[in-house]
Amino acid sequence: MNCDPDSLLRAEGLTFDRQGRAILRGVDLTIGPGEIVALLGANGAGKTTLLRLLMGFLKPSSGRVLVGKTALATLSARESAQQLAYVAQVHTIAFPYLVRDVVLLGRLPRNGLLHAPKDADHVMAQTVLEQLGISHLAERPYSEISGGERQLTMIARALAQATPVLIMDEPLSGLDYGYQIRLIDQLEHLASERRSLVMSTHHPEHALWSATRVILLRDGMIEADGPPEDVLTAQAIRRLYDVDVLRLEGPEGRSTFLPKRRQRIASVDAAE
Ligand SMILES: Nc1ncnc2c1ncn2[C@@H]1O[C@H](COP(=O)(O)OP(=O)(O)OP(=O)(O)O)[C@@H](O)[C@H]1O
Repeated sequence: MNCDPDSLLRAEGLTFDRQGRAILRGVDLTIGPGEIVALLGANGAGKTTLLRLLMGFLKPSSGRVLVGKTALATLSARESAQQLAYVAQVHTIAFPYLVRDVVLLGRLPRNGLLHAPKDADHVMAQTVLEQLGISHLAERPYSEISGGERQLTMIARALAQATPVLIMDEPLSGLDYGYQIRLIDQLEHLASERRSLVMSTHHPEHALWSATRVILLRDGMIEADGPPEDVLTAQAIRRLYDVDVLRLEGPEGRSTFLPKRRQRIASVDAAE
């Protein structure tokens, strides 16, 4: 088997079946250091399933995941949590921990359950809270903050884990515009430190703004995998989401999408 020595995370022939239905089919991918990989696909395409397989939360029906050269399935929960951090799409914590304590939970895989956080852990928690612009929430109960603030808290917890690979399921959803852009800045900073980021998103613009690579998932299979400017064409968006868009090229080599105008509704036109 050829193994890319520079790969942090690798999926080989991942298949996942549920109730006799193929949800993922033969997914191969390799994530290298410093990559920001955006995963796009329609509702139900299999994005969350793929991310959960990459985390080892689900067991593939066939195929495997490698972390470096080690099969993920052979790592203990603590070992894998030292390599991979995850931000889920939905957040439920039963107890009213303070936000700072939730973030400190990210240090557990390094310290173990029986050890109180050290000074360095408190410094790390404070640093990530500041990086994400939520240090003002530190002493608030997690159960009493907003949905977007919870999302940022869970991202802070994952950052505090300081893993080489960060996997996030729609991390930008629910964040206001400012937090979205600041988070993208942070992700670019992490990638510049050769950490790898994989995130699903429903916004092709997020991928165009931040990703170094885009993977399109369709019916459980990878349809395209490559640089955003090559993969995210108007045709690809049409195929994926059944909508017509224009891709506008902006300054600094950046582009964005604009929906094409649809036929106006006849009754509206008639009323004018
Ligand atoms: N526990 C489950 N049992 C059976 N089928 C499931 C289960 N979880 C997900 N599925 C199915 O697997 C398919 C992929 O779901 P998944 O959540 O991975 O999609 P997704 O691309 O993340 O969707 P979304 O964008 O809506 O979050 C869907 O058809 C879904 O109905």
